[in-house]
Amino acid sequence: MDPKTRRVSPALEVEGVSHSYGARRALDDVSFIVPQGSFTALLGPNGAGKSTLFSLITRLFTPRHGAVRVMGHDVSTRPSQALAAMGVVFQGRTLDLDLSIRQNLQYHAALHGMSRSQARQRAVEILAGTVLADRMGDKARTLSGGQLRRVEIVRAFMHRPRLILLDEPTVGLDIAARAEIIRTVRELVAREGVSVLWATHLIDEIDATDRVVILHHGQVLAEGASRDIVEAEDAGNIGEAYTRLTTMAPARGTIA
Ligand SMILES: Nc1ncnc2c1ncn2[C@@H]1O[C@H](COP(=O)(O)OP(=O)(O)OP(=O)(O)O)[C@@H](O)[C@H]1O
Repeated sequence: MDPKTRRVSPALEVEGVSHSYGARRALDDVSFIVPQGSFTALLGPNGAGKSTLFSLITRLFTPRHGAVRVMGHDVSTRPSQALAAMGVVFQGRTLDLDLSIRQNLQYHAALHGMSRSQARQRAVEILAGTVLADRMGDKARTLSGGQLRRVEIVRAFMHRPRLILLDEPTVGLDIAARAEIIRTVRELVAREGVSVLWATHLIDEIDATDRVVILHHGQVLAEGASRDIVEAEDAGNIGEAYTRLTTMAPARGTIA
């Protein structure tokens, strides 16, 4: 094939994915893409299926129906390549509180085959100019909730992934810490040119320039540029568009 006409793989491609817990259908034929270089918000209320989707993308669960591809690598048939290309920030805290920030970052880097000096260099590069740069030797348990989250985000970037997944990264943080997290991620994304899937139920975390996938009761109701969804729904903003799209569905969750 002529390389010029070869299709550029999306950073993430979810195709016809369904998942059930016993009789409970959590995801129903879900398809969407995260184009390379995009910041895509996965917007849905509690119980929409966001965490289930993350478990399938990261291979905690095996997709039985449908396919998930990361940078063109199928997570079922080419898991090493797919996993190497992604960085993940899960909803729950995953740092070892008894290790220093540096040790937490080095441990993760080692799992991805990076040497200690590579890890040290990379950590300095990512943390340059931030308050955390001076706290590399501090135990994780001495950090605030917002700072712990920022270390987890930095850790997800350590091995230079092309796709970053964040599952409701601002849950439990105050307004100032939330703003700081969003700023940190957007800055890193702009600097490193990575693609992002940001799961949230908070409308105010979405910019007009973001792409949005609206997930409701395990189904994708809309996908596209935020402003295109707003326009298609003849709405004033993405919150209004969300309400219009979900009005017909029985309410099982809430959106802020
Ligand atoms: N381990 C499980 N066993 C049974 N049902 C589950 C399990 N995990 C999730 N579910 C159900 O699957 C559906 C989707 O849940 P999921 O956690 O993926 O949604 P979510 O959008 O991430 O919500 P939240 O923001 O609350 O985490 C919900 O109805 C939930 O009750």
